[in-house]
Amino acid sequence: MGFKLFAYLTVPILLALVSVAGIASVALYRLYFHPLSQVPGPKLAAISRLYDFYYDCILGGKFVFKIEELHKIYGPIVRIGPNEVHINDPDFFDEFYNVTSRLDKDPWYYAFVASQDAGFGTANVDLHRARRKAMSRFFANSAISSLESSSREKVAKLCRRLEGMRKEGKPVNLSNAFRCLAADSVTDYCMPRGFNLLDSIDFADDYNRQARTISYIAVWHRHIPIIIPLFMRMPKWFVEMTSTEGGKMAFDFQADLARQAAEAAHAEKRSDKSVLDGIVNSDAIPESDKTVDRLTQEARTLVGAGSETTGIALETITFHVLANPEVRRRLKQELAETASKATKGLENPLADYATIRHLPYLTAVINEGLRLSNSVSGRLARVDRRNKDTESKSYVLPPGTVISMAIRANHTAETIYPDPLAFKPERWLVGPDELKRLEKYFVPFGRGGRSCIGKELALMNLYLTVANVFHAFDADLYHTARRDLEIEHDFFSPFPPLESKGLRVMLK
Ligand code: HEM
Repeated sequence: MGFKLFAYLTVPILLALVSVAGIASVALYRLYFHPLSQVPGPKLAAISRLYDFYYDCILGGKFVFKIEELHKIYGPIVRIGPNEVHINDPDFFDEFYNVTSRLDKDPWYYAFVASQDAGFGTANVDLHRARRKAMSRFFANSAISSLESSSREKVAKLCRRLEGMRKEGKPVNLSNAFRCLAADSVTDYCMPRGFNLLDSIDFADDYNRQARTISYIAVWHRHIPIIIPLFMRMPKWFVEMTSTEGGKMAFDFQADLARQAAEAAHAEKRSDKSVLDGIVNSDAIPESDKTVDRLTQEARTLVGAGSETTGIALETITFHVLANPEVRRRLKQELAETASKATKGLENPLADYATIRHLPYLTAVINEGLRLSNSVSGRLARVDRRNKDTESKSYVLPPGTVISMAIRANHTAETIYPDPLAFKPERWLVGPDELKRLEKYFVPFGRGGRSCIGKELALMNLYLTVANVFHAFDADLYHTARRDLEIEHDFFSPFPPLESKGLRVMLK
């Protein structure tokens, strides 16, 4: 009996001892024998991803701030994970994310989008190149120019709705309105049928708020990669029973993306109007890359990448212009002077992108807004898998090391942009040499082979919206402080404090 009990007890004890010994040896290896063991940083981060998990999942998108703190303690290079370093060095950004660099995206970090076969989520550099090529003609300058009238119509529609609300004397939530505009623009172009959110009564308030929950879930998915598939497979009746209106809308839109992807993949008569159709028609990728599942992933990431980002940039620009009377005055003056000049016989020169994209003050305002909004707040995690060390200046790192940097670090560097948190369009109104220096570090759309494919579309929407809204309306901030728009949580996109209601204004 005594012997049996002893034998019975030793199995779990032995297992526990073996596990503890295993974990201890991995920890010791990572701390003292790993090729990154000489890189400074917290010991816990070197041992385990649980460090990242604690800050991003438990505390809710706080790792970016912890990383900033770590740089203050350890210097420009910090080991933030067993196989990952984070670098804060604006000169290195330009060098590292260079177009000629052959970098993979880190598949672990980008798992949050649960779309590893979409252009955005594809890790491998060569596979990505082909997938990006399959849609790049839709985002080239020439293609975006042909989209101008459609963008103009959306901005005009937004202005008509704002005019109605101005007459009613009701506060307007511009955070929601701008996100609707951005989502309509992206979905109209990328898919056979758009979402048409600008027509929703309250500018899809509840739906827009879902972005926060979905993005937070996505961060958890990075650590526990079954979470998003489980959510996607929730039966509709369960969603109906448990979700808010916005949750149901988000669920329906996801189903609609899949339906439209299937239509594009199986269409008998091929159209070439939407990006999805264009991918199906492309010779850059094999037929095996034109499945419904891959097209759905492409649609999901395009909508995700294009809506929140543009919305954040527009709300940031608008807030700062309204909060700075002198900036508002100068911007309105430039717009009024432009509107009064008949350009190419156009009724409204402010609706002509070729005219407004060169306006100096408007451009300075948009640059400054993009610098401060940092619509992509997450780290840009890359791996150089070539069989040679990533070597540059003081950074000599073994192949396979994940190297990350943050756009925000460039944009808030005191040495480049003095008084970095202040909104000062004037800093962009400088001579060509100084402008070139500022632009070197200005990377709102990233840089290199993985930079934003939608940059030209985004810029056109920013110019047309800011010019037309500020020309047509004046406004006062309505119970909105800077804190209501500033990053408090990083879920790859920045999110303000939970209690924020976004940018609200009274139109005049
Ligand atoms: C102000 C608006 C926008 C900003 C600031 C922005 C910023 C960025 C940044 C920084 C990246 C690189 C992300 C990374 O390395 O992980 C990126 C990638 C991307 N963006 Fe944008 N974006 C904007 C609008 C758009 C729009 C309108 C679209 C689509 C219609 C779009 C589609 C994409 C896609 C597909 C990628 C992945 C590109 C690739 O890996 O080949 N973005 N964006």
